[in-house]
Amino acid sequence: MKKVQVVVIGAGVVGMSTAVCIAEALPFCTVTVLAEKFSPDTTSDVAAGILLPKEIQGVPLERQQRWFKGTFDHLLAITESPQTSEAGVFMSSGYQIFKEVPSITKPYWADIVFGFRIMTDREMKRFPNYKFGQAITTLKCESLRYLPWLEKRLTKAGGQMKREKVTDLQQLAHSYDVIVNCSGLGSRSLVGDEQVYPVRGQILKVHAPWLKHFIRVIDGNAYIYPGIDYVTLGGTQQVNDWRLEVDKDDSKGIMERCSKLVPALRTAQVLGEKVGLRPGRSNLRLEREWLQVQERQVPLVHNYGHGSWGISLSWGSALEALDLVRRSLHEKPPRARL
Ligand SMILES: Cc1cc2nc3c(=O)[nH]c(=O)nc-3n(C[C@H](O)[C@H](O)[C@H](O)COP(=O)(O)OP(=O)(O)OC[C@H]3O[C@@H](n4cnc5c(N)ncnc54)[C@H](O)[C@@H]3O)c2cc1C
Ligand SMILES: O=C([O-])CC(=O)C(=O)O
Repeated sequence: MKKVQVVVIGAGVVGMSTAVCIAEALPFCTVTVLAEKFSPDTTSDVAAGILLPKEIQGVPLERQQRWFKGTFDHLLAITESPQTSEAGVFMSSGYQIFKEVPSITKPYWADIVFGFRIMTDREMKRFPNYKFGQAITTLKCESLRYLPWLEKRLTKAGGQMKREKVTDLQQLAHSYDVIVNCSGLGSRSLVGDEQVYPVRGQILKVHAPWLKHFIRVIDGNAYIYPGIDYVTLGGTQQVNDWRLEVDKDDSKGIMERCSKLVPALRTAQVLGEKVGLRPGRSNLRLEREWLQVQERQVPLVHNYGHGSWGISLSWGSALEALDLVRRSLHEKPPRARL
């Protein structure tokens, strides 16, 4: 029987997760990932990879909980398998601290991570400029290992990858039965979505193997995430800034802010500096539309716009995209517009 041809555009964490979900769940499909860039050159490769989302306004909390829990449970299972080191996924504990007590002290994800609690007064003494804090045990997923691991998993499920910049979805629809758009910031030009914009982020990679506990300031302008090969220091969030080159003043600012939290970082050796453009959007786009291609109607599923939390929501949103693909194969398209 002829297989259903599915194309996924994008090989960041969202595209690779979506491709693997489809290839493994729907064996009657052949999945092809088309992307201009693969790991280690995507935005996802720059991410620290901590699982710690922020509430997205306008999206029902149960839906956000599903995306986060789907991701957490999937990655947790990896940490319990022999694959954990190759996949770059591990448990990570730390603090999120606030200058003022927030109006919501228990976020929607508090019961999904492990051991969520409010920090004690004794713990807060370490941070005299902060009034409130949360102690969290969550997961960290490092894309530089995780994406190549997903690529292998996709190949094992019969999928394939090709380097190609897609500019015309109509043209693509001649060769595929289903199109899944996971092009992140690329959606701005690919589907003309002006609601997607770059949020530039710069990080430092430093040698500080003695540091084991993460610290994040709630505004995201200072964070310290211990990882497998280095500690990630961040961050910046520069809206509508397309610069991909490293800004030395940003690096200086990051080091200053982080070493206020952990003074010993001041002398840590800097191993690298990286910049990524987050796919900013007021809420992420996860929906299906039908593309009219001559007399055919081709399902087009969108899964992009994850902003600062693409790793945290990757597998859960991929599962919802899979569901949209599955339903598209069973539903009749609306009447063709001839
Ligand atoms: C400094 C920094 C730190 C971060 N830290 C975290 C963190 O700790 N936790 C967390 O959850 N998130 C974090 N993020 C956010 C996370 O990196 C993003 O949300 C995530 O990478 C988005 O994934 P994506 O797959 O949608 O996009 P990308 O990784 O940008 O992938 C997009 C893909 O689409 C391809 N593409 C685009 N247009 C086209 C086209 N026309 N044709 C073909 N291919 C195309 C690209 O080549 C690429 O393969 C961080 C981001 C930054 C910048
Ligand atoms: O804010 C953080 O802790 C890390 C992150 O997601 C980002 O920089 O986008």
